[in-house]
Amino acid sequence: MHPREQTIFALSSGRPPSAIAVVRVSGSQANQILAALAGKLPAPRLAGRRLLRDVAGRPIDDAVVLWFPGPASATGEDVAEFHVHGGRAVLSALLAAISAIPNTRAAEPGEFTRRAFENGKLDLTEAEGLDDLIHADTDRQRRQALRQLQGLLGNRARDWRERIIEASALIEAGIDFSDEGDVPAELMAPALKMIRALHGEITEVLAAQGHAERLRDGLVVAIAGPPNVGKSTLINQLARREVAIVSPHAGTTRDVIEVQLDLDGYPVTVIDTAGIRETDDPVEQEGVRRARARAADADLVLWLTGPGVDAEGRPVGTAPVWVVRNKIDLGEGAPVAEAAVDRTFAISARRGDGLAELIEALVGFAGEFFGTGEGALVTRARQRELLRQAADGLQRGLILVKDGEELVAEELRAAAYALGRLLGRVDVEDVLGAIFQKFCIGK
Ligand SMILES: Nc1nc2c(c(=O)[nH]1)N(C=O)[C@@H](CNc1ccc(C(=O)N[C@@H](CCC(=O)O)C(=O)O)cc1)CN2
Ligand SMILES: Nc1nc2c(ncn2[C@@H]2O[C@H](COP(=O)(O)OP(=O)(O)OP(=O)(O)O)[C@@H](O)[C@H]2O)c(=O)[nH]1
Ligand SMILES: [Mg+2]
Repeated sequence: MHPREQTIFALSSGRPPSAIAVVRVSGSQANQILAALAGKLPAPRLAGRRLLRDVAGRPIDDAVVLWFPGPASATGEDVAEFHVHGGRAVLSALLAAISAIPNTRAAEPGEFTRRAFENGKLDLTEAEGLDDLIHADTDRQRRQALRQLQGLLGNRARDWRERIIEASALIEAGIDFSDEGDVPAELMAPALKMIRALHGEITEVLAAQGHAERLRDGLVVAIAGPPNVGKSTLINQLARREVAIVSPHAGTTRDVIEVQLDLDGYPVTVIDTAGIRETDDPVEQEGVRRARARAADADLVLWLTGPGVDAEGRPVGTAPVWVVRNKIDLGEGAPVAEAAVDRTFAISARRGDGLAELIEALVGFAGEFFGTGEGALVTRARQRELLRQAADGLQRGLILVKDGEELVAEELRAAAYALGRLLGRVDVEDVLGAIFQKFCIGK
């Protein structure tokens, strides 16, 4: 039997041991597997409690099972689910019993989703939303992913694609019916009106996205500055745990230390770096090199200073730099040179003074960086590039009107093709394979 026709199974819940584990089975053998292990099938989509037994009749576990006959299932195929106790031995006995049935095999990463996609349950943007939802760590990531899973981008793209095809049909009809190849104005005018409207709608969606794509990875904030000013103390405060070593010796931190924070639903990676100074120690030199490199790549730099330390030496790059004067509990530090500094703060990382204001400002920065989010439909470079191709095709179509309707029709075909790829309708096997492989096993 071809691998595509085999029945697939996987542990769809987290790593064992867990209280309950869910094993999903999808394919033509699902019915037989469920009957072999659980006996009588429960009514479709209703939970049933069964003692599961292996082929030799030995008990495996006291379980809850579900039966979703296709095509009204998550994958569109027959689906069976085993909700068992999530111990390693239970799972290995269950998976062994399932794989003993012919024409079954362990699912590859993303293969359930792939089958749902092949069976028209999801388009490619919805599948991408599903993958993002599984990986969402913060509330805003979750909301963005859910919008995509629900088809907000996919539905728009389907509508655009249909309207492009309608506009092409008008033009092609005109080309076919006219002797000279001159499309009559009563066909051409409405077609051009549609193209202009479509171009406007697609460019509007592209413009509204801001950094929404970055919501998947998060914003990177680098804490940098001279040695001993309290950078590691600050990251520990932000993380609310001792992620970095703090000591009164200058040159304590050498490696880059990262923590993932959830700031009001925004994903933010904060990095602590080695104090930047001239040094003869080769290990510290490497730390300083890494500190400079990471600060240069960050979306925002918090440049820490302390009493008697001025804000000189801070990076001048593309990212905004906030000067954070630390250790205010020891008295006023050197006045900050205001020029070329985006914002300044005064804190005591040790005592906590000023941290609430700093965090509030970070949330505000994240909000501006990602945009309000609720309007953004595009979450990946793949989607953005294909929408851009569609918009460019429409625009070229409008420009080429004077050079002949054939050329316009050609550009419309390219635009519709780009949207088809966005939805996953026209892609070749390896493109789809590359996308689904990155998904989780059991999804
Ligand atoms: N136990 C369990 N929980 C789960 C899932 C699952 O597969 N199993 N899901 C897995 O993704 C998610 C829920 N998504 C689902 C999506 C579609 C269908 C489904 O049966 N769809 C049919 C019937 C639709 C209906 O009646 O509403 C269909 O689309 O035809 C089920 C779950 C999250 N929770
Ligand atoms: N009084 C006071 N001391 C602080 C404050 N923040 C940090 N310190 C102290 O300053 C010293 C250096 O702190 P660290 O957090 O290790 O400084 P760092 O900038 O990470 O230093 P390097 O890793 O060496 O670059 C430690 O003794 C901290 O306890 C503060 O707000 N007030
Ligand atoms: Mg440090």
